[in-house]
Amino acid sequence: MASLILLFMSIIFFLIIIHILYHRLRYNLPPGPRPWPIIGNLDKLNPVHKRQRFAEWSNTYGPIISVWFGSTLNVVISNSELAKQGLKDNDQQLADRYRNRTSALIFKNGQDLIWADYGSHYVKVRKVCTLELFSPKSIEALRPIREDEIRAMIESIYKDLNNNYGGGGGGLVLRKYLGSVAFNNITRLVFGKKFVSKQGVIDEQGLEFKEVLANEFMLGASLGLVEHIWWLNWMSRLGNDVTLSEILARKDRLTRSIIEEHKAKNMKNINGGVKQHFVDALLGLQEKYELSEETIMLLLWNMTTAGMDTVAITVEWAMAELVKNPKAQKKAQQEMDRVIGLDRVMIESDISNLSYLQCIVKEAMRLHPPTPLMLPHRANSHIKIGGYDIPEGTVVHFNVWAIARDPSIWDDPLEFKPERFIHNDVDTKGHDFRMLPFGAGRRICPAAQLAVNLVTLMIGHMLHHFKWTQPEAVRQEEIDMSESPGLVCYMLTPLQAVPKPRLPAHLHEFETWD
Ligand code: HEM
Repeated sequence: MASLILLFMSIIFFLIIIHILYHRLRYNLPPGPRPWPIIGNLDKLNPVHKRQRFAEWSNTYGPIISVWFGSTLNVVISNSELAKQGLKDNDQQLADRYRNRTSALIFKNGQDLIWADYGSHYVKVRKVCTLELFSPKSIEALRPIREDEIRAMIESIYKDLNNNYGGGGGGLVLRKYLGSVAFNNITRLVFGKKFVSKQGVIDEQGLEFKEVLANEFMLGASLGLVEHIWWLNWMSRLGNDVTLSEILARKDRLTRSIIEEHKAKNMKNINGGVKQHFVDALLGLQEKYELSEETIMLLLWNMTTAGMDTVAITVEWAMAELVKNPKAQKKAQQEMDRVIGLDRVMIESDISNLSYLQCIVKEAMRLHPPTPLMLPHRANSHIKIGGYDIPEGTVVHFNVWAIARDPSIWDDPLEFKPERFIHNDVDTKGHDFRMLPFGAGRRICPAAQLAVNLVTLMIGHMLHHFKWTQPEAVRQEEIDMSESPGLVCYMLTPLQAVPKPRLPAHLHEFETWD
């Protein structure tokens, strides 16, 4: 038996060496660190921050590198010129997605939007997003939800402030408030439901919702090395398949029950009252676009997962930079006082008159893109980038974190300087390859405009209502700006800050919109 296992291992080992050599000799692949048989370069990637490791390797091997995840070739692009070649010149050829085993199971092999390969299904659901869910008209129709949730956040900060920081002592943990806005905003936007009462109490369906979300993230994060080595895949199935199918069944039940509630409500309310929540919008468009129920459910969860963390992350980083840079904070507040005054609160239409605030949002997204490697693309045919071969099936990552810190295109790239955008109107929505927080090309984030509105409104409200400083016991330079590892990049240590009200008390109270 032992000799059989040994023989089997040797054959596998031999096949992998042949596979890697075949690729190396047949193609002119980008340079990169020397891979080990079987694991490739995975030993150097787990558990460190991929984006930083990729950036270090790029410093050694150049702006386009090969990295082997087991026997899968991954190419990482870390400069703006090559990003343009990938996302503009070869946009369609790189528009497939890499799905690992777990995402393939969760998203039924790409019957959703985020993990779908480029093809007729993708084109159809993308059209639904562009023309229906995220059209300027829909974004405007959903504006009251954004304004309402942000005002609720301000009220809750104000209450906790009067209550000794909610018992927290040194300052407020901003993530708690930003997370609530992100959660309530997304559940109202996507599912047309607010699971949390004005008193902050979450209902039973909301608890189930949170648990389903947390379980899915945990499962996705718990799978490491073995996911990338096809002949070890069976190991990742041990126990996980049962857990996964239980989680998926719970998610299915929950989503169906919410959809049924909406169907019943819409039946009673044929001529009006239906708002443009995604669930109602998608049910209304089901026939027109021939959407299966499965796809509708997957789209709803796509929007939930893509929109929840990214917004809260961006605002937390921006606020940390503003606490560290009181001059920039003051300049934004002076602009707001000039444009809005001190006797009303900010509304979304003020944004176009707040150019310095817009610079702050851009600078925060430059230094801290919430998805530093975007999402993995996959080549659906053989192409060339920077003179190197990218064979069909290669997984391609764009290190937008590194591109936006490239000293050859940005002055003082590690400094938070919103002023850099005053006379240099850099587009953040996929037209300028020096900065790609939302990606570019066919797979660009379809919600970019909605996200920018929400993030700008959140930061604007926080700055207009309060002056923010670090807790007394902490010096500015001690604020921990370390990054979390993972697909999305949180502050490793949640920001704590002290708010001092700037506006009259009655402007902190609000009436809810529903
Ligand atoms: C600051 C906030 C956000 C940032 C920085 C962001 C960034 C991104 C990035 C980098 C991608 C991948 C692009 C690529 O792979 O080429 C993406 C995709 C996506 N985002 Fe966003 N996003 C944000 C907010 C949102 C929100 C609020 C939603 C929905 C409500 C959303 C929905 C999506 C979807 C559905 C995709 C997949 C698009 C596709 O594969 O075609 N995002 N986003």
